[in-house]
Amino acid sequence: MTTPLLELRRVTVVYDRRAVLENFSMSADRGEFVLMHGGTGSGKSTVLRLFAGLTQPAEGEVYVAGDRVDLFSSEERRWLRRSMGLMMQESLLLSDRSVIDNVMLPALAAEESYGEARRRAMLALEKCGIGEFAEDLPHQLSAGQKQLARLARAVVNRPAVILVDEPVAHLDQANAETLLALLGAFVRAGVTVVSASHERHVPEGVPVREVRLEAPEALS
Ligand SMILES: Nc1ncnc2c1ncn2[C@@H]1O[C@H](COP(=O)(O)OP(=O)(O)OP(=O)(O)O)[C@@H](O)[C@H]1O
Repeated sequence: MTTPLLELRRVTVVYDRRAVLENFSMSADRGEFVLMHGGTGSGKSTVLRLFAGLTQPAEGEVYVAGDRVDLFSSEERRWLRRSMGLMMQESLLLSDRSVIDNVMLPALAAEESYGEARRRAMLALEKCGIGEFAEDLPHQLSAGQKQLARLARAVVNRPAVILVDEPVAHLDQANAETLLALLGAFVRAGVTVVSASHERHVPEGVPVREVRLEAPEALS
């Protein structure tokens, strides 16, 4: 049996003395689209944050590529995050920098040279279909284009894992389909995408693993 790329084993997360996830297990393989769905407060973002090393479990184990990342030091967790493509709810585009400058940031953080970071950022923007907006400021983009720019920024370091929180929220159907098709193309190229979503938005024609989360009883 091969080791899953991502795995939670009997994880419990507690915020303010309240368990959000309790004894929760899941796993994801390479080249799989994982849909985490469930209502508000059910812990979808918390699962993404566990894999990114942004939240620590009170109990249980978190594995990425076989490594026990919940035991990582804060420096190791920073490197873990740099190796992943993150589209978290709080990770907005910086409003005072051009789109390409935003997309370059993770490449610069990964210690690429300025020239290489810019080249990769342009490739990522082109792959996401918005190369022509590279020099614009984020406010000049539509909601759909901003979301594509966030995806370009998430994939600039060619990650094996992309973690996305509500990727198509607030997008019209055409933009949602474009974004899902791009996520599907990354999955077909062998990337594992974990998507947290209120609704069942999945790309066509790729292996999908569905994980349904229930809000803790006190909230339901
Ligand atoms: N840093 C935190 N401190 C305290 N409580 C938190 C924190 N982060 C999340 N929570 C609580 O944990 C629960 C699960 O949050 P989480 O964001 O994982 O849910 P979600 O399923 O992603 O919700 P939504 O769909 O609304 O984004 C919520 O009740 C939330 O208020």
